[in-house]
Amino acid sequence: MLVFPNAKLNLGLYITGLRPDGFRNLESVFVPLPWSDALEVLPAAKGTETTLTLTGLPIPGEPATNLCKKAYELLAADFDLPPVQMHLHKDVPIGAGLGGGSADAAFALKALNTQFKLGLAPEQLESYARRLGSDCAFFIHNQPVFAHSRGDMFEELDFALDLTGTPCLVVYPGLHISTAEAYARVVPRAPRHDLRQSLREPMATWRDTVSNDFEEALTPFYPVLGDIKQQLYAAGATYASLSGSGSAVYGLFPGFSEVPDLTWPAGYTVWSGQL
Ligand SMILES: C[C@@](CO)(OP(=O)(O)O)[C@H](O)COP(=O)(O)OP(=O)(O)OC[C@H]1O[C@@H](n2ccc(N)nc2=O)[C@H](O)[C@@H]1O
Ligand SMILES: Nc1ncnc2c1ncn2[C@@H]1O[C@H](COP(=O)(O)OP(=O)(O)O)[C@@H](O)[C@H]1O
Repeated sequence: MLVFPNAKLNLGLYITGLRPDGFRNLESVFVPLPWSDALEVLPAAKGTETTLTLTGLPIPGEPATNLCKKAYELLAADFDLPPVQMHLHKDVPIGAGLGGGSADAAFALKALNTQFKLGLAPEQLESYARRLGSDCAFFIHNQPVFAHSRGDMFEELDFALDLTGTPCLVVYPGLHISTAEAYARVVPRAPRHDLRQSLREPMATWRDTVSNDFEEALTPFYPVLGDIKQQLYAAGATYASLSGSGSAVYGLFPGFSEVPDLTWPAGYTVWSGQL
């Protein structure tokens, strides 16, 4: 079975409090981004071990600690799963605020559920995904949604947020900011705006009413984040922001027939397409 784990963008992100479990409560709207890895899951010979082979971008850590392997082990603890051969081709930058690893884990759960007819409902898959990471569960349903708590509980949007077809440019400057470091730099506070109320308004208003708390906290330490954002606005973006804990910065270009062709420094990875 071959699946294509897509990434995500955060539309607004407010870190609102510290939880007893040491995690933070947050509010954000997660939106799928069609920048994808490729994951193949094939049955392996009886009596063999489950294996994971990797191509594409190098992933820190041993294959045994990869989130795809952890997803298999999670289900194998509850179901009599045969061994499988998994192959992951990595194209989404790692630790970029795009949820790449989390998506791989969630798509591994969905692929195994289908391949071996486990009969798990989406809610059950979301429960397994929550055990693999805070933004894994989003990728089970994989539709725009309001996320809260650890970023792993969802409320359907009660308004039309139709970004389908919107030209989008994602710029990753090759700067790895660990999620833990990013969270440590943000002081939780009440959101300055009601995110869902802001997103009901025209996109042209979002520049002043939809923000990412990580961006405000990290930009003084990593000025390149602000430089990229300004370049996207100068190129005509209606809205631009850091995604998640970064360091990927995205721009939305509604009304453009295609994304402007800009030049970026060596070492940057750029994705352009339509949401
Ligand atoms: C920041 C966000 C926002 O969408 O996305 P990315 O920027 O990673 O894409 C997510 O919260 C990332 O989720 P994920 O990458 O799964 O984080 P986890 O592995 O669960 O946690 C990594 C570390 O981040 C911190 N953490 C994460 C989530 C949360 N709600 N509060 C936290 O304090 C904790 O220190 C935790 O040990
Ligand atoms: N399949 C995977 N793809 C990417 N990162 C993975 C994977 N499995 C484990 N990881 C680990 O997860 C972390 C990055 O997770 P990722 O979701 O890509 O970050 P972000 O959500 O910031 O984009 C890295 O520390 C990486 O070593």
